[in-house]
Amino acid sequence: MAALEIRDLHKHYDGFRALDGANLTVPEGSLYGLLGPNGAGKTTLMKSVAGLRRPNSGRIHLFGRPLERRLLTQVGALLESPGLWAHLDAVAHLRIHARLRGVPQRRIDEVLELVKLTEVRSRKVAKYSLGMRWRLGIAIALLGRPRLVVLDEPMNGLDPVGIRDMRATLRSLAETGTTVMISSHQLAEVSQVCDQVGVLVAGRTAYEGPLHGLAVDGDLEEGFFRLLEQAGSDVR
Ligand SMILES: Nc1ncnc2c1ncn2[C@@H]1O[C@H](COP(=O)(O)OP(=O)(O)OP(=O)(O)O)[C@@H](O)[C@H]1O
Repeated sequence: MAALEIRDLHKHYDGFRALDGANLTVPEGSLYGLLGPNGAGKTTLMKSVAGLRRPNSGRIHLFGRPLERRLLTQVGALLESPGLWAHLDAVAHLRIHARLRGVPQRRIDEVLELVKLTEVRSRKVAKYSLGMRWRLGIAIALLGRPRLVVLDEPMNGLDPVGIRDMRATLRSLAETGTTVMISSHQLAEVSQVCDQVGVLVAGRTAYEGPLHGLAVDGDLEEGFFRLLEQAGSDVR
């Protein structure tokens, strides 16, 4: 069964077609990369999956069922920089969110371990790197044991160590059976962690399938750029 199935999704902003018939199938248990240039509609698509945007038309199915409010507890999302308090540590953040959402406090240790923040759990967020802040945001999103996690540009602005740690976090999430979808405009960011990719250009799906299927003559980057050029000129 697919974790997420999107069919012919349209979202217009004042007549501008941010999503213009997007189609995606995210296999359950996959680490899925949503690629596309700036403005391709990646954030709009992820917000639609998280229930934060209402598409004009099309279908979103989550684990085989039409997406509705009741199912949103199965989606954990981090779509912009996490809202954190600088003077609080990670545990305090997680306690607050766990209480608000009726999640048992013992889950806090599990999510800290998943995002590799156990050692710094009592350090104030003011002293966290950007990558650690993002990982705390992911830990908060994981509290309710979502089956699908959607992360918008989780590597954005991270230094090489931050990128390495984020990759490790994404892999350990996938190892627990959670389906993970990340977006990026950089092929390099997804090519090291994602097994499946979808490429959006101007709100439409230009490619979907295994990462290696993007390659032209064995060259992934060349294939990706050719696809963007081809899909971009089709749109114009
Ligand atoms: N609330 C909004 N009102 C009007 N236009 C919007 C709104 N949100 C997004 N758009 C437009 O829709 C298009 C798609 O935006 P979106 O943020 O979904 O793309 P993206 O692929 O995530 O881009 P980026 O990589 O730059 O974040 C863009 O042209 C953007 O300007």
